[in-house]
Amino acid sequence: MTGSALLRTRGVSRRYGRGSALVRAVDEIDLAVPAGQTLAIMGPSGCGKSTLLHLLGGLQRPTDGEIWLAGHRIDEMSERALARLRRHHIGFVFQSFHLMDELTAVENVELAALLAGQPPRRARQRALHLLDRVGLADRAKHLPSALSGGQRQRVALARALSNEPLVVLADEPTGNLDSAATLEVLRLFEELRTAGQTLVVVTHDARIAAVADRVISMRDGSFADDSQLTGSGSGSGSGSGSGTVYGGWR
Ligand SMILES: Nc1ncnc2c1ncn2[C@@H]1O[C@H](COP(=O)(O)OP(=O)(O)OP(=O)(O)O)[C@@H](O)[C@H]1O
Repeated sequence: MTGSALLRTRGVSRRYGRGSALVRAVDEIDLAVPAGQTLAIMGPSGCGKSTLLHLLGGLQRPTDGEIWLAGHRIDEMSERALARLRRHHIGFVFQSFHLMDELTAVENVELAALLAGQPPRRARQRALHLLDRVGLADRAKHLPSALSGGQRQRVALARALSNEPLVVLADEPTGNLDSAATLEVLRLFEELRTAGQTLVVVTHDARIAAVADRVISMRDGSFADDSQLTGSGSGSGSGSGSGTVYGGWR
């Protein structure tokens, strides 16, 4: 029914409004993301990239179609089950970081690990380990307000990994960053790709697309080009993935 893909959609649509005001933000999309694949979704403003990412992460519900993650149909789940799925199995990274201002870097990461059910001692150890992995061991006790944009996004990435997610979903992760900070995040994405982390990233940045296994271009709610099918795009095109093992990220 769901095939072997980790993440799959079948005829998924999200429409807003009706009549002459109808917007087909996402229009009958079929997508299969194998475990371990790094997928970049690109396209002009308003073509439906963020909406698709939100559907994949159970942050929004489709108006039609099916969404499957690891063999579970998520579009039919209760709100409670969806919240649990997000806490335990999905890592989110947003353009505006969404860190808690009153918590330190390590507390932000630790909180997500605690919410995913890790015991306090392990959650703290994991948070410190992940901050070290993103090069911020010496900033663990800093509040977000004392960090640069690039450092905040690296904390957000550590937080996204705190629950050992099946998939990381990133929405314009470098949209608010300068060039140097973008390169730092890019390096981390490359490490994640090498470690076999499944990653779907919405981006306008061709440098991120260039390190992805697969690049999909969207237009008006549909896929206009898929490098996995056409061999086009800037990704390396392996697309086969290497499982959900994190290697050095564990
Ligand atoms: N809550 C909403 N109500 C009505 N229309 C919406 C809503 N959210 C999004 N849309 C419309 O859906 C379409 C897709 O929006 P979406 O944010 O997914 O695009 P995007 O490709 O991510 O754009 P950008 O690159 O500018 O972030 C747009 O036409 C947008 O105006």
